[in-house]
Amino acid sequence: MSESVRSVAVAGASGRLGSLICEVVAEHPEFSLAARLTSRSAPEEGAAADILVDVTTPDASPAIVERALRRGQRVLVGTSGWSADRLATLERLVSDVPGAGVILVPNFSLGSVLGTTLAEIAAPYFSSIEVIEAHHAGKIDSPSGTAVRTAELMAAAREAAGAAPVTAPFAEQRARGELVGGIAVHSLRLSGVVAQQEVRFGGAGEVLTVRHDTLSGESYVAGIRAALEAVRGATGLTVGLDRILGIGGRA
Ligand SMILES: NC(=O)C1=CN([C@@H]2O[C@H](COP(=O)(O)OP(=O)(O)OC[C@H]3O[C@@H](n4cnc5c(N)ncnc54)[C@H](OP(=O)(O)O)[C@@H]3O)[C@@H](O)[C@H]2O)C=CC1
Ligand SMILES: O=C(O)C1=N[C@H](C(=O)O)C[C@H](O)C1
Repeated sequence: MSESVRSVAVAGASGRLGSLICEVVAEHPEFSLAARLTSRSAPEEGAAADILVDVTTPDASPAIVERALRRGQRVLVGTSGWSADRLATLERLVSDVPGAGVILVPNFSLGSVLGTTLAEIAAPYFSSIEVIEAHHAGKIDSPSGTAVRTAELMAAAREAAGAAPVTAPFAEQRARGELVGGIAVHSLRLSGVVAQQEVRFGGAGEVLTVRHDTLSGESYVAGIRAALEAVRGATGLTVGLDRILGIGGRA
């Protein structure tokens, strides 16, 4: 085996996304699949791999990521649930561990990442914004990680532009969604759906909709490859496929 081939352990390998990542790793000439980890794996399994990929659950992910970083592995995270608060904790951990490198990708699909970037651009210009996301019935978390990231980026874009927050709190009205960064997010879980997101912007006499549909796991493959290639030399914390691909001038 060539010296430049990096070994990869995948946590969540028995899952929908994890099994796809195992296929991508196995087919990539510069990576080898060292371990397929599940909820039954012992903590030390996969410790010898150069890279740990975490695609498990929002509850399990933080401890898996911390353990891998502390033992010197590069880490690629695709698991949802990494809100701004959790990212702040991860950032502190990364700065505590010399040479640590972690890339967190809320969505590996190019179209989804472009949709989020377009929503971020539009956010300061409309007085009302709501997010509607739909996923397959097997998804255990809500709102989706992509919706949380999109809402947080839109809220930050509004703040940076000096635009007022979009929505007054409506804690008593549960049908109005969950507020993320002051923006209402509505989650649907439906058999037959893979993943969809719509961001609806309301302004004076007009509505703009930014919509993305994931039709199959094929949409994640190019992003997974790009993230694996980037994580080999990663240092610090990088969030988003947009940073890896330089979308919107961000790298
Ligand atoms: N970034 C992206 O583009 C995408 C992200 N996702 C996210 O990836 C995550 C996984 O999604 P999906 O593959 O659909 O989920 P699945 O339920 O299909 O798979 C979950 C995997 O995690 C493992 N697991 C569960 N609990 C633990 C634990 N405590 N320790 C270690 N492993 C554990 C399961 O193992 P076992 O079989 O033993 O239960 C299984 O392998 C979710 O957070 C989802 O939102 C999904 C698709 C795209
Ligand atoms: O669970 C899923 O399927 C997905 N999860 C991610 C999320 O929570 O945003 C990414 C994608 O939407 C698919």
